[in-house]
Amino acid sequence: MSAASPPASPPLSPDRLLELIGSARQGVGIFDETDTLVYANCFYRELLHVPEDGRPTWKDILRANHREQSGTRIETQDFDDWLASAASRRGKLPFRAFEADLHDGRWVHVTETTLPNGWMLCVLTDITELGADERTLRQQRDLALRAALSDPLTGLSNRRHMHETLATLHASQQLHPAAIVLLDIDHFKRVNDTLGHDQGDLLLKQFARLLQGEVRQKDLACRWGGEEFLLLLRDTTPAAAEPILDRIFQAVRASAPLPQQPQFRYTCSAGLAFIWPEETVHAALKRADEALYAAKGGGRNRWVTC
Ligand SMILES: Nc1nc2c(ncn2[C@@H]2O[C@H](COP(=O)(O)OP(=O)(O)OP(=O)(O)O)[C@@H](O)[C@H]2O)c(=O)[nH]1
Repeated sequence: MSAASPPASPPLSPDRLLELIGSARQGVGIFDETDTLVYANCFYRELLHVPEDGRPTWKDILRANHREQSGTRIETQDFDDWLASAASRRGKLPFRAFEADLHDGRWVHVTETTLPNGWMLCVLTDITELGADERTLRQQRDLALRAALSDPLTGLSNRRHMHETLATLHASQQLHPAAIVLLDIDHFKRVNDTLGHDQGDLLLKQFARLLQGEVRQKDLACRWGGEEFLLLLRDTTPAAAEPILDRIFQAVRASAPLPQQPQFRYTCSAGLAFIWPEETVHAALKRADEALYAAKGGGRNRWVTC
């Protein structure tokens, strides 16, 4: 008599999966493409002090943590600058990992897995007991990595971060369709010359903040150099890019970025190029540069597509 084969286990149901993740002693959070928390298990909510039925955005969570001195410890003189800088690095690559410390003394390892559609899985592992001796070293490494990818004045991503992101997305064939926009503040030199370098720096910071606020989570805004900024708008067709640029240009014209000079207004110019599947990123950047040049030559305060 042959032995009966063991009964096949039932397929994994979504309920069972949720039950397992819900019980995990790792924090699991899922964010949608607007960076709103759509699922968090108990441990995630405990670590980051997220109310049980709340659906905050990632920014809401960090704002509350900073305000209430709970959850993630954030050491900064200017929280809004810190948040804008952190947002400029979040969700840009398919995967990243870093460490964070919490107000209650715990230390967590954080991984972020991001799909091309912008949804993100965050997993927090409590590593308080692990390798405490090397913690400072690892924290310094994370800070150095962050600094290497950020522009020190504006906190926005820097040129290197943009190059790395473009190369990673290109290599994994996740770049198309995408638009790149090279923006340049008009007559910026006059601001330095007439109002002083400090006010020039402040204008750069305000422009960076405005750009960061106008792009989506999956896009990338960087300071390309001097008074030039580059946007990578992902999943963006020519028809979709125009309203985005309209919005940015209107926001720039409407803004009063220098509190000491309440009457001061400014404009910018931009070159827009779409990255075609058959061309190199370098070629698309060159077209954006040519388009910007044409926008300046055409009288500024406009954008040109090339
Ligand atoms: N305050 C400040 N100025 C900077 C910084 N980086 C570059 N600049 C200045 O930006 C100015 C750019 O001037 P130009 O390239 O002549 O351009 P522009 O005056 O904006 O004129 P158009 O681009 O032709 O409209 C130069 O004077 C640079 O010194 C910075 O970090 N801070």
